[in-house]
Amino acid sequence: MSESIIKVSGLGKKYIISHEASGKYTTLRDAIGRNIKSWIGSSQRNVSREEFWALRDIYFSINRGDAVGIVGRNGAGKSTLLKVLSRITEPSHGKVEINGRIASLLEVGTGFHQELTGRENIFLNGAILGMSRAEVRAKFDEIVDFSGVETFLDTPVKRYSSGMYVRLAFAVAAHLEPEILVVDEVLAVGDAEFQKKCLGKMDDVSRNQGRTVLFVSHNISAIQQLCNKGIYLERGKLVMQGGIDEVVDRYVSEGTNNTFTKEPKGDISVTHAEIDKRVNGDLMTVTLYIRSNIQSSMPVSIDFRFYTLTQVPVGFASIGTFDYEKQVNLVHGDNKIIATVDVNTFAIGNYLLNIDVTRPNVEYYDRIEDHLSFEIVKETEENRSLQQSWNYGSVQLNATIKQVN
Ligand SMILES: Nc1ncnc2c1ncn2[C@@H]1O[C@H](COP(=O)(O)OP(=O)(O)OP(=O)(O)O)[C@@H](O)[C@H]1O
Repeated sequence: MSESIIKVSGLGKKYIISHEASGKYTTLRDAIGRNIKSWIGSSQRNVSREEFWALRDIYFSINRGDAVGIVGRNGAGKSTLLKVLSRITEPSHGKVEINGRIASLLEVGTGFHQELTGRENIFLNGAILGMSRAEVRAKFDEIVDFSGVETFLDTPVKRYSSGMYVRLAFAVAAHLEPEILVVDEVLAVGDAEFQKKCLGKMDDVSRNQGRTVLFVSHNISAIQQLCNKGIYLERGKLVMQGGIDEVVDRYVSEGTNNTFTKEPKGDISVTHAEIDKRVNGDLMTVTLYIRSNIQSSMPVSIDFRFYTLTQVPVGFASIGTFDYEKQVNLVHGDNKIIATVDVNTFAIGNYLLNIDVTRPNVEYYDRIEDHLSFEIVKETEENRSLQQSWNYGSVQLNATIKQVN
């Protein structure tokens, strides 16, 4: 039976935000006309304070050995949750029970002491995790190897570049055998190769060593690759906890719609896009408003990239990329374009559509990414009861049969 290693009940985290009230710049001369006393009072207390709940009424539990991805939009409370779990900040309400040693990698190198060298910080962190010097020594070479900062081991970490810092911090957190490893978005600091290495190590920690990993990232495919469970936060509330695929599906579909509008930016930009919400046939209509600030007319290609809700690429269609004759000639000012895409080969289900406006091999003008979604239904009288009840994959294949008895 799986055993709960983290249990959170009724958790709330409140911040007090200070606003500077208007009237801050009231001059003395203005004030003399009024009551001097109240002016002195207001100049001292012109800052109003407001309570803000970054997390509210959160309940969940995590089992030993789970790798949990925490998703949510900017400001949803993901980092705050990890800080509370790592005891960097106190909850304002509720209870957090943790039955294991926790190592956190939040905001680059939490737990590192600036004045100490890399070597000293490795031992310090080991001690914080309750390890003996001999235990840390046994892990030391592995940590140094992984981090690649060997030549700087005896330099205070305050002199490290941010890349070196995060390499060592990750190596320490992942190798010092915590029972729970908490990692917040820090991988964004390292280069692609290091990111891959970190993901591999986190996978090893959770899958092979059976330890628990909590991971916050905006990189959904990294989350899916690494995690088996998910937690979805929105504006400080828990929307859903469950298997990672279900959680990511819900998160992605709630952030998308069949229309998208944005401010024009750059030479050529899509200001509005609209696609069919449900496609019950072969053809989907895509309407685009494209603003061109280029004086002369400009031929562009429009590419449609289709993905599952979990960001697996499914298909590609293009106007103009493979055949320049078919490019769209944009005029200076606003252009309205209506395209039709044959989506007959898609299986029923929900999909994402990303749209690129480009001059192939020359320039990317604009891109609509992770905003548009639609549903393929293929509904008929007979099959209505089948809709949504199966997982049909992403591609509809045709089969023929010949009975030969
Ligand atoms: N020390 C603080 N004082 C006041 N408000 C804070 C503090 N820390 C965070 N907040 C607020 O709490 C909310 C949640 O922030 P948090 O950083 O946890 O979100 P997040 O989901 O990690 O966002 P992102 O994806 O942008 O990193 C935000 O509105 C943020 O402005």
